[in-house]
Amino acid sequence: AGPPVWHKNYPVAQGNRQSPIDIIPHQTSHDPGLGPITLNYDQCTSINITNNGHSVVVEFEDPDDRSVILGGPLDNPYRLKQFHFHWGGKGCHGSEHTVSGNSYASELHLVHWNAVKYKTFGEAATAPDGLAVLGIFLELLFPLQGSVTDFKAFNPKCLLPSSLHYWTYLGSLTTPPLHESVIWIVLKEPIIVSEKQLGKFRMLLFTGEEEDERIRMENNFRPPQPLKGRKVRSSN
Ligand SMILES: NS(=O)(=O)c1ccc(B(O)O)cc1
Ligand SMILES: [Zn+2]
Repeated sequence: AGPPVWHKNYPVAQGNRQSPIDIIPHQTSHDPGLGPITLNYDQCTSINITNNGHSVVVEFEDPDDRSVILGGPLDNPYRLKQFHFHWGGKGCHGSEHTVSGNSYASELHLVHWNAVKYKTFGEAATAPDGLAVLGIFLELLFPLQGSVTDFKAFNPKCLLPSSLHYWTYLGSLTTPPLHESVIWIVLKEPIIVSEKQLGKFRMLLFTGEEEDERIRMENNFRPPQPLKGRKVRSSN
């Protein structure tokens, strides 16, 4: 079942660096020492796109540093492993992070791991500086009834907003196992998508074809978690 019962199997759900959070811009601390982030995705080689039962995930080959994020709060380059989305139900909001209590229609997560310090993604996923997830808000435009269109795998490079200004804080995975291993980098500027594109997500199902009742995949987002004294830093 959903977020309210996760703590029974994953006590870390009530830990001190859980994600997502509500970001309150005027309460973030501007850190002039925070440099820009750089995304080297030019040779991004996606392998597949999967409905893993709670999101749609595009996985990448990660045998070397061909697709990395570096700079900003990161001490090493972090290797792109997969990206996936969180979204809401009919028209309602579905982002995980919120900004002054406001949520967006959806949120894209580009998941990277620290291959300098750790041998595998699995090992990095349990280390406090193991993962770096880039969060990008998707804002809905023309929330009209969309028609069915085919869904092209996103190339992350073409999905980025014009500005790479960001907020950053130490957090966790937002789905079980909820490891507190993520350096979050959330871009301030959303990208704009159409209801058509977002509507495609809702065609995805939580259920497999072997199950008889078809449960629509929606509202696969965890609500904001307590800040517990953490600082959220802002790039310029
Ligand atoms: N939603 S998230 O980006 O925090 C995330 C990323 C990876 C995994 B995982 O590899 O289990 C779970 C959640
Ligand atoms: Zn996610």
